[in-house]
Amino acid sequence: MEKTCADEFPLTVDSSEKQGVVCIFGTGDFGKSLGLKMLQCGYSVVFGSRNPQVSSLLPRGAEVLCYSEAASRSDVIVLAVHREHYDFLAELADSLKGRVLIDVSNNQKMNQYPESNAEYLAQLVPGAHVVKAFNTISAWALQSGTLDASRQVFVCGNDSKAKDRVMDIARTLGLTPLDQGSLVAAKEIENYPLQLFPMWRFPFYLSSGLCVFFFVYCAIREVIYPYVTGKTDSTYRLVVSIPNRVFPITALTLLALVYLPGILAAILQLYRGTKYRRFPNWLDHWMLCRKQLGLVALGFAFLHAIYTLVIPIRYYVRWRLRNATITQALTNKDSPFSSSTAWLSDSYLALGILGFFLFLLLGITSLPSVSNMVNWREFRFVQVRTVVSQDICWISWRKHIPTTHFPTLKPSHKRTHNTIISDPVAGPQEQAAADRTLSIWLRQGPAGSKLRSLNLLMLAPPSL
Ligand SMILES: Cc1cc2nc3c(=O)[nH]c(=O)nc-3n(C[C@H](O)[C@H](O)[C@H](O)COP(=O)(O)OP(=O)(O)OC[C@H]3O[C@@H](n4cnc5c(N)ncnc54)[C@H](O)[C@@H]3O)c2cc1C
Ligand SMILES: NC(=O)C1=CN([C@@H]2O[C@H](COP(=O)(O)OP(=O)(O)OC[C@H]3O[C@@H](n4cnc5c(N)ncnc54)[C@H](OP(=O)(O)O)[C@@H]3O)[C@@H](O)[C@H]2O)C=CC1
Ligand code: HEM
Ligand SMILES: [Fe+3]
Repeated sequence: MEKTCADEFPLTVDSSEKQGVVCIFGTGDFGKSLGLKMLQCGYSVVFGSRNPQVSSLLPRGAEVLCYSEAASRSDVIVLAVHREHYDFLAELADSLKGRVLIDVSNNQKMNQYPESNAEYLAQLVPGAHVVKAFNTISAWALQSGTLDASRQVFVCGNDSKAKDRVMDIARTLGLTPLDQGSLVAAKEIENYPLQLFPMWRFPFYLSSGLCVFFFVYCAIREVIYPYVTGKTDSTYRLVVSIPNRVFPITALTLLALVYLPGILAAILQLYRGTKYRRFPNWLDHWMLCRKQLGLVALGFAFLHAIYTLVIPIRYYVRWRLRNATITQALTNKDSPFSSSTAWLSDSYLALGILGFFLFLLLGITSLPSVSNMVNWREFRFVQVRTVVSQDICWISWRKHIPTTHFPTLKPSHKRTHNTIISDPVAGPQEQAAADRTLSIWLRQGPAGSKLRSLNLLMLAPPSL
């Protein structure tokens, strides 16, 4: 039978299988945790310590010796000591010749020292093969079985045999080693644990920028414009109405920006006639933060769904409904039930809900744990259909807007078809204008893209 990767790297480590001896310098938090994990995985562990007699709480089965004695017991030495205390190694330089020295250290700040800790170590002990590894794994993760933490171990070093040995140890511990090249990469590896959401920065600034832009735009149209022209105070719209417009528009814009770079990349590859050339930096970075863009977009869609839930309990909405009822009673006019309006209003909401469901589906199928279970064709099948269905939901929804009789859709700029037709003071000219507008909207058809609808929405004059 053909041998698979899974056969080579069993999921659980058989601790009865004897591995070699590993020496760990330092009996601190990390040294102890790594030692315990190694013992569990079948290694013999020898600790090197400044005070071997007073070292306490060490994992059972491990030996503690002074540094020089411990070093003589193994070819592989893990240095679980902070960089500031490395000087003692200079004295041991002779006994460390030819050994594999694993630097696990991290710093307090990014670029704290001119050279990486691992390169500094290589200068201190020139005869040893220094390998950077394990610095992204926390002592806590080692103790808790690494089940709920990252398993990736970034490994770099100038000696490939030494690097291979370290990668083997990582695999035996149930971790996933990733070869990052020569020791020059140590600086970057040491910066990983100190980074604060680097891939989230661009999506964060972009979505903040979009929100501010749409918010100001809507505030001008819905608050400042009515105030300047009719002295009406609509400032209350700043709290729910406008955010509930800004959030879904931002969500859709971000969603478009998740799929746009893939198209640009495909065009660029066709133009260049090869896929083996690096994308320009801006495109590369854009491609890499699509996951974050997608999740931020989903967050905004969530916000929109929650804001929509509160519409019926808003004072403004209840006031309008009450007023409409009283006016009808006083003027003794009833407004007959319109089946088509009910249809449109319901399908409008249903499309919103379906759109939201598809958004979630897109997010779920993009999760690596889910997408890893499907092949490329299956992934494309779901992604392409979901995006297209969402487009259709959205376009259909847009087409419904002018005829929807939703209570909140009646700020002055939203004198849409129905509200104008049912407005007793609307003259025939205004009704004809509303009919014209409606026919323009309906002619958009399925070919009208999201962007065109969005433009129409943005450019629609306040009298719409
Ligand atoms: C709500 C939401 C949540 C998301 N969450 C995540 C997440 O958790 N993790 C995550 O990684 N992403 C996530 N994303 C991002 C999203 O899954 C991907 O960015 C998206 O699937 C990329 O699709 P694409 O077709 O644009 O690009 P790609 O699949 O990168 O394709 C780009 C282009 O390159 C070509 N191409 C690429 N690969 C191949 C291939 N193997 N064979 C042939 N041609 C190829 C195709 O022409 C394609 O058009 C999320 C998105 C959303 C909306
Ligand atoms: N804790 C963690 O989660 C992680 C830690 N690391 C790295 O592992 C290394 C050790 O971290 P950690 O175990 O948390 O630190 P601790 O302070 O808990 O332990 C450091 C150990 O270094 C030894 N040491 C040697 N010389 C000195 C000295 N002059 N002064 C003080 N201690 C000395 C001591 O052992 P002894 O008394 O036996 O000599 C001490 O226990 C660091 O480089 C850290 O960046 C990396 C990833 C995660
Ligand atoms: C739970 C599902 C949803 C429901 C019930 C819903 C309902 C609504 C309602 C009632 C409005 C009108 C708000 C107002 O004018 O005060 C609205 C607006 C809007 N919705 Fe949704 N929606 C849902 C999901 C979505 C999703 C997933 C998107 C796409 C990201 C979306 C995009 C929009 C857009 C762009 C607006 C227009 C803002 C405007 O110009 O007024 N909706 N939605
Ligand atoms: Fe509008």
